Amino acid sequence: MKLLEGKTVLVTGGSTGIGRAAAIGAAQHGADVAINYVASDEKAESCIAEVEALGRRGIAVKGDVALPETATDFVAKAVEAFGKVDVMVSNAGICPFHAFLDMPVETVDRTFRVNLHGAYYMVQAAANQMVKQGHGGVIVAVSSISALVGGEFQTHYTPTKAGVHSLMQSAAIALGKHGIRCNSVLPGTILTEINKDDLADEAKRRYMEERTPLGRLGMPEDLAGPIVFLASDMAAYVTGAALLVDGGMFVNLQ
Ligand SMILES: NC(=O)C1=CN([C@@H]2O[C@H](COP(=O)(O)OP(=O)(O)OC[C@H]3O[C@@H](n4cnc5c(N)ncnc54)[C@H](O)[C@@H]3O)[C@@H](O)[C@H]2O)C=CC1
Ligand SMILES: C[C@H](O)[C@@H]1OC(=O)[C@H](O)[C@@H]1O
Repeated sequence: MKLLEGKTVLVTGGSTGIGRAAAIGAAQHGADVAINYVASDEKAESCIAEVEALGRRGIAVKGDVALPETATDFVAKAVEAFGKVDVMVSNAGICPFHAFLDMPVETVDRTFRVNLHGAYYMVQAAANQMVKQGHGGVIVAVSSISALVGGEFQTHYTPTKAGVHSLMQSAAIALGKHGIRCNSVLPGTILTEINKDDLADEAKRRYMEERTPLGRLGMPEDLAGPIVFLASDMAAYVTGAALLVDGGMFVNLQ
């Protein structure tokens, strides 16, 4: 069964990792897909080629989500290409691991600007388009298990993920009257570029695996199903919710 037939799905940070898996997952479920990306043109093009190989339309729009104009430009280009926006997956993020006491102010500012300001601008731009269209819509934000727990080298990062989770709660209230649902997914530890260096530490990686009741770390594709589900009518009465996708890591205290 295709859950997103005829829908237009936008994904930020869509050329790699979880965003890419979400973009491909949406296309597998019948959606046309627009991805935002900031780095490699080649990776963005290969993602769109995968979308097109599934028989769907795709576009890639370059831009830094930390800038408000990137959000309005992304939404405008998606509307130009596909006529509407049904789903926004706000996913782009960074996590430059660093100790707390000597955290550079630039690292704090950049992490907040990309992860939290970027999500805010994207959600707001998509919501304005959805309200204009008048037939509702869905926003799924990629928060994190880090919205609920801390990290010694993530003191600048975990507050942004708690912020994204909170943004979805408030947006769910602000946008419910327009038929727009807002939810977050909270991934655990997923093997992507963002944590490649951190998990190169064998002992840390083994610890994270052993903390996970399902016995393995996550893959980007593990997020595709939960994101597609929340974006679909299967979740028609779900808003303001947060879905942990962590192999059970969070509940495994002792
Ligand atoms: N990998 C993990 O264990 C977890 C990841 N997350 C979140 O998942 C999201 C996706 O990350 P991953 O797929 O893991 O890593 P990733 O590094 O593959 O993906 C992040 C994407 O965001 C893009 N991006 C970074 N800065 C950007 C900017 N200024 N403008 C536009 N795009 C930008 C990157 O180019 C990249 O494509 C992030 O928000 C991250 O915080 C949440 C929980 C766990
Ligand atoms: C990047 C980290 O490995 C990852 O990011 C998160 O949000 C998770 O909590 C992990 O720490």
